[in-house]
Order: sequence, then C-alpha cells, then structure tokens
Amino acid sequence: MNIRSYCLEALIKVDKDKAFSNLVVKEYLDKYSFSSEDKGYFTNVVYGVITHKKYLNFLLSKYVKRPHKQQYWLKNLLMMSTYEIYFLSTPHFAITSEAVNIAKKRGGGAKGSFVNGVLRSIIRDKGKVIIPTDDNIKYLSLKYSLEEWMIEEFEGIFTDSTELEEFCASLNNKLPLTLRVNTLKTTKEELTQTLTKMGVEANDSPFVKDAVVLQKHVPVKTLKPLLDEGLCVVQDQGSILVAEILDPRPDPDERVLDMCAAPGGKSTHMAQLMDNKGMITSCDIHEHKLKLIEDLALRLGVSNIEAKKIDGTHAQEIFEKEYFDKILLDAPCSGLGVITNKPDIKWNKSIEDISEIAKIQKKLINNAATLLKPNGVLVYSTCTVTKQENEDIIASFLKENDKFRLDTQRRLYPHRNNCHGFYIAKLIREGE
Ligand SMILES: C[S@@+](CC[C@H](N)C(=O)[O-])C[C@H]1O[C@@H](n2cnc3c(N)ncnc32)[C@H](O)[C@@H]1O
Repeated sequence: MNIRSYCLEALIKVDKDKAFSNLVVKEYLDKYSFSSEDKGYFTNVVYGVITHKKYLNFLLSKYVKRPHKQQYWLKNLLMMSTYEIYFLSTPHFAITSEAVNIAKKRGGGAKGSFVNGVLRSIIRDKGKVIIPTDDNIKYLSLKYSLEEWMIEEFEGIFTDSTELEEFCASLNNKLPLTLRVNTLKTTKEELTQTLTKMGVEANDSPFVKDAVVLQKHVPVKTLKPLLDEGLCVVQDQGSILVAEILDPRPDPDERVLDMCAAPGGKSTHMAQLMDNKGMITSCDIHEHKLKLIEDLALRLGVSNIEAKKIDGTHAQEIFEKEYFDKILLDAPCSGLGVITNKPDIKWNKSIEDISEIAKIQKKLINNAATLLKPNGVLVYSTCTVTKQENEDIIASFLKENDKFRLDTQRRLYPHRNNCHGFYIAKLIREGE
C-alpha cells in the first residue's frame, strides 16, 4: 500500500468511526515503518483535511453534488486530493494519477474516470473559486473551516474585524514547540546548550521563565532522549504560565491541590517551583489517568505529588475544609484554544456543550473555594476562549463569594502570544 492509501484509510477511520485524529495518527505512525518523509506527509494530510474540512467541502460542492453524502472512501479521497491541490506543492499530475489509481481499485473504472474529471476541474479553477463576503460570519466560517457558532463566540471577544480574522486564521497554523525545562534536573542554559549540540535552535520564551521555544519544527523523536531523561517536557507557554501565576512556595508546609490534574503537566511544574517540598494533591476523575501523572512525576524526579481519583464536583465532601494554601483548578473545557493541535474539536463540539461544561466548571470552582485557607490563592484556568467558560464563571463566582477578590486575569491567543488560547484568573481569599 502506498502512503496515500494509508492517509485515506486513516481519514475514513476519523470520519466514519469518529476516532480521534491524534490517536489514529499515532496508531499508524507506531504500526507502520514509514520513511521520515512519509511520516511528515501522512501527518500533514490527515490533520490538514480535518483542519480545512469545511472549506474543502465548499470547494468540492462546486463539482460534486452533496460531497459529504458520497461513500466514505470517495469523499475522503476527493477531500485529501483537493487539500493537496490547494495547500501542498505536490505536482498536480501526481495527485490526479495517484487518486485515480486508488479510485479504480476501490470502485472500478467508472469511479476512476469520475475522480479524474473532478480533480482536473479543481486544478483548472484553482484560485478562482470565490467565497461570498456578504455575511462575515459565513465567510470566516468557510474560509477557516470553523462552525458559525464559534465565529459568533469569537466576535464577542474581538470587536476589531481584522483581529477577528487573524485569530481565526491562527487556529489553522502550527505553533512552535515549547519545552518546559525541568529545573529539578537541569537548567535552561544547560538544556539550550544540549539542544544546540543536537542542531536544534531554541530561544528563551518571551514571557515564561523556565521554557525554551524551538525555532524550527523538530520531530518529537529527536527530542526523545531528553524527554526520557526527564530534562524537559513538551508544554505550551500558556499552560506554563498557569503554575507561574499560582506561584506555590518551596516550603515544607505548603499544601497545594490540583483539582483536575491529569496528565500532570501543571502539577509537575508546581512541584519543580516548590523544589519538591510541601505536598501537592493531584486529582482526576478518571482512575486510568492517575498513572499518567505518576509516570510523569517519576520521569521528572518529582517526589511531592500524591495522585488521587476524585470527582472535583464533590471535593468538599472529601477533603478537610480550608486545608490548602493554593488550589489550581485547570478545568475541563471546550478546548477551543487548542484547535491548532486538536482539529477534531472543530467538529465534535456544539454550542450546547459549552453551557453543559460551564455548569461543571461552576460546581468545580465552588467546591475548590471551600477547601482554601484564608489568604490562600485559587487559580482558575482553561484552554478555551469562550466568555461563558471564563469571565462569566469568575463573575458569577465572585458574586456569590464575597470573601474572594480577583487579583489577575490573563488571556493568551496564538496570533498575539504564539501559544495556545488560554484563560487564567488568580483569585485571593481575603483573611478573616
Ligand atoms: C484540562 S485537563 C487538565 C490538564 C492538566 N492540568 C495538565 O496540566 O496536565 C482537565 C482534566 O480534568 C479531568 N476532569 C474532568 N472532570 C473532572 C472532575 N469532575 N473532577 C476531577 N477531574 C475532572 C479530566 O479527566 C482531565 O484530565
């Protein structure tokens, strides 16, 4: 089987079986020994088609009646070929002949001719298909392949139309890989030197302390020895800022609760800020995810974390009241800020989901509040941008909890900060 057939198979899995694209991509990369060129191509095409699904459908609809109603193999073959024509520099004759071969194998000569005709027309018209601009929401939704309700949400955040479009575009672009330096085992200078020796250029993050930003794309495999040794972890700058804002102390008496902790990125970061002193209780609702926290802690040489299976919406029934000095609530959320890495989010979330998630977030923050000592710090964070899951949660919490005040509130965006979309609010519980 050639690489395009693997791409097609993977895309059908995501489309038909509703499998997560990152899991499917990992499965294929682990299972088959693709060349490094094929690995890059496979990842690019699978993620590319999912990322640009709506736009590709729009283009195809000019030539095929109801493209999304075609057989799974046929529509995905046309989608991936159209993606290649529009977004990659592969010679057009190669795209057409490969697609025709696959179509003949899967559906016989007639399907081969059909695919040939459609792709030739797409190549002929490339760049001439205009997206109507009379309705800005529909326009952005088609151009950047986002649901219309998402654009409506984003309109509430970016009142400037140029910035709104910049943000939408940024959700389709790759972000640089950021490494959090594990200061329990090394220093930023040492890690940077090691990377330089490996031919990997890395600069200091402009806004978080213990992180370097890689200047060019590097396959994670290259970094594997450093990751295995626990010298660093792959972590987005927005995510790193969360623990910096919580600022746990390296003090044997410091008690920290991480209410939604798996896979442990922020818990282990807090541990290094605490220099392995004090205690972090890292909870998650899913038992199987506790192992992820424990394994990461082990690899990083973290020894002050205990992982516990707990449903945070009932945390106040489990822990002693006012026990913790610091609490991190990195809440489950719609994830609209991490679409760049997880394009499936574009298609598997609805506006109704947002209200449902917000209800859980409210329960979580109310539970967290009861466990915090006077003068304690509570950080609420999400990797999403909707107001409902961020400012609205904090506003309603503050309305009902007059002992708390808002100290800091930050929003981060890919187009402004070169990192995922993040929201971070730092709340202080006043002294008695
Ligand atoms: C945004 S992720 C946390 C990421 C983590 N803080 C990190 O930095 O690696 C949210 C986590 O919350 C967990 N979760 C969802 N609902 C929960 C609940 N009711 N109680 C505790 N954990 C929950 C999910 O399993 C998921 O692992």
